[in-house]
Amino acid sequence: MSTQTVLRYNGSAERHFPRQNSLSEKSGPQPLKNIGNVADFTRPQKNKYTYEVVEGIAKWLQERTSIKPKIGIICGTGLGGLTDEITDKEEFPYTDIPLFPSSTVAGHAGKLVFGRLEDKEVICCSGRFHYYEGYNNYQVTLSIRVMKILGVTHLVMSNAAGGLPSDYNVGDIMILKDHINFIGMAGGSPLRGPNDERWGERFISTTHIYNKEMREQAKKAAEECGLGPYLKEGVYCMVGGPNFETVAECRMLKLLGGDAVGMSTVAESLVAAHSGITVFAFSLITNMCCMEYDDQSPPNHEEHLMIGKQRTALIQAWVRNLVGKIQLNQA
Ligand SMILES: O=P(O)(O)O[C@@H]1C[C@H](O)[C@@H](CO)O1
Ligand code: HPA
Repeated sequence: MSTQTVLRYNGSAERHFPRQNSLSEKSGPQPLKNIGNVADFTRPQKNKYTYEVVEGIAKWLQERTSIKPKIGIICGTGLGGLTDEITDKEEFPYTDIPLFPSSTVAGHAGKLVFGRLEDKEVICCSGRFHYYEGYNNYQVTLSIRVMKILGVTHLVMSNAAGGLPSDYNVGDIMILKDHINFIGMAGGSPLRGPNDERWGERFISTTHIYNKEMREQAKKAAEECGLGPYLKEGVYCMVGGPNFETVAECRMLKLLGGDAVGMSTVAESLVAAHSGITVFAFSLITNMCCMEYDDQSPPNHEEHLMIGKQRTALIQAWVRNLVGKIQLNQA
């Protein structure tokens, strides 16, 4: 399009849609009415979940439960059935907990469950918060910091993910050995912003973020539960979502060394590791990523929920067995 054409078009648009209330028609900056607190727009985003606020939330929970959890569990899409294994349950819907976000995704029940698993005191998030829901990283990782104040030392997390290598199958379980944090590498780390040393150090190493001892225990537990044939270990790629990936994106993720792709977990892992919590995470492979343009089975959320249901019993038995193996003084 030539410059001349553009100018002609602008002229005609102006004729058809005359500007109303144009700021340029009056001199000086124009006030905007009814926009709320100006500071909300003009200052860097603050983490409103300060240490003291998180302490307040934890205290609210402590006043209502006798359970003193050392193990935290976070259930991914369709994996909320894990709470069925918990005994002596005390449940708190997220909507009842002061200052807690609420779950907006199908397959995420939206409650905190305290109780016992294999005779150990646990806290389980049945439903997590995702960046794509519109939550910021402070909201996504709030439950981890609440767990820390409550005394959690070990974290077990699950998620639904798409498989990248050709030797993965739908229904496989992939233990996270490592991750690629696409949001974090682009500046969206949950540890960005002023660092409160009460949580942890400014700069942390992530070389051993997924605890080796727990991974080995999980492999042993998988053999004992009959999950061995479905077990893989690999690299989880965290993307923002909520759209699934294009063919070119899937090919890129595979080329970069990814084994599975999903929209969660990594921010929680980082915040947990930052505060010294031992982290274990696994993905249920709910679909294979589309690596070819003529692929006729693109991923969809309903299918992920269904695969979750099919694997529920096996995964529940496995996680229970793993929790039983955790030595609570192990680092
Ligand atoms: O919470 P997870 O990571 O299991 O959720 C994944 C990503 C999307 O929320 C959803 C896609 O089906 O599953
Ligand atoms: O293919 C996927 N991509 C991203 N997130 C997912 N969660 C389940 N499957 C997928």
